[in-house]
Amino acid sequence: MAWGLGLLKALKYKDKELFVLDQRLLPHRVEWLCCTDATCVAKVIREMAVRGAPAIGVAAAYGYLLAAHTAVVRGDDLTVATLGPAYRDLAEARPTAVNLVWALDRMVACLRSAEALEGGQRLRRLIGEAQSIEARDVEANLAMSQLGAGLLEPGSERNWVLTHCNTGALATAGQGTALGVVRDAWAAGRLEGVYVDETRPWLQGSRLTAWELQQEAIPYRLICDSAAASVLATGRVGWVIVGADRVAANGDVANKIGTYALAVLARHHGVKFMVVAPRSTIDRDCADGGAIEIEQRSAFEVSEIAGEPVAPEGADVYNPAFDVTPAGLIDALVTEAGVVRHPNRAGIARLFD
Ligand SMILES: CSC[C@@H](O)[C@@H](O)C(=O)COP(=O)(O)O
Repeated sequence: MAWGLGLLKALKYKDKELFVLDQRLLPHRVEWLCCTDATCVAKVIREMAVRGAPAIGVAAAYGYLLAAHTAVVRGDDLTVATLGPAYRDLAEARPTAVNLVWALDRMVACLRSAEALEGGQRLRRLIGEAQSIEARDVEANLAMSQLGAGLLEPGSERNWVLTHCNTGALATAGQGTALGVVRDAWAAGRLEGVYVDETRPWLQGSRLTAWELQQEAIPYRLICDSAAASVLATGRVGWVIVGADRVAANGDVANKIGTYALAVLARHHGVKFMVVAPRSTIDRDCADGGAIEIEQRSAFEVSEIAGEPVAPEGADVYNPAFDVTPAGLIDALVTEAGVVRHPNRAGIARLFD
């Protein structure tokens, strides 16, 4: 299914400018930021004006391209070494989503392979590569959406799904990963509605996913995260469907904090658990979930809501942005290259054959 209204995009690149829809302000304010250099792109990734693993990968690729434009304006030679500081700045913006470094490494490989060409041609190669990273994500979203929707049984009494965080158009270059599956399942009549976790503390579920579903006229019910157990106990939910920020070589999955709890709950209630992620989210160099760096974010995300304190001043806060779901709790990993049932090392390796 094509992205319905054709309106929502997290990023737009045009003529040496990257426009970023500021997701910190949604859903009540729709404002675009404009970046003309890599420092700005690193900042908007770090501060989560743009977020979601595939979207920050695409943003980083365009950030690298902006660094190349800056180098050309300065009269610097366009080489991997010249762009090294921009690479590092972008790569360090957020540590958990591997798509960021994956996209940057593709840009570096592209530049390296063009070293024998003159400067203008190198730049054109980089433009093409950033555009191809974006286009590849759009295609991957469409393929995953179809494959994932196909796993939902038509006519099942358990025809609701539950999702966490935001995995839609705002988190990707296309129609989304887990939310893309939701869209295609809804279009195919395999779904009655979606329970949306609010996703504390940043509220990606209530602010972004509910907003996207509303625009697509897909029925949803917003729940606070702690309601998930009782929702799953009703027997209405067939699948929990989530995205991923990094999938280890053994199938362990890092995703938004609270995902692991949902996987445990799903297993307890006989609900199936689906992870939807493009191959750019799979880190084959990462042996298992224990090796994934988990981003720790500001205490204020927990101790305040919309700038208002909701905890005693000076409260000691632990705020990991992600957790790791062991592969053994996952029923299906959906990628653009196919579905891996009960993901394990061999199944994941086959996706790259
Ligand atoms: C297609 S998005 C998959 C994940 O990136 C998503 O579930 C998630 O955890 C996003 O976290 P965020 O901190 O909002 O960048």
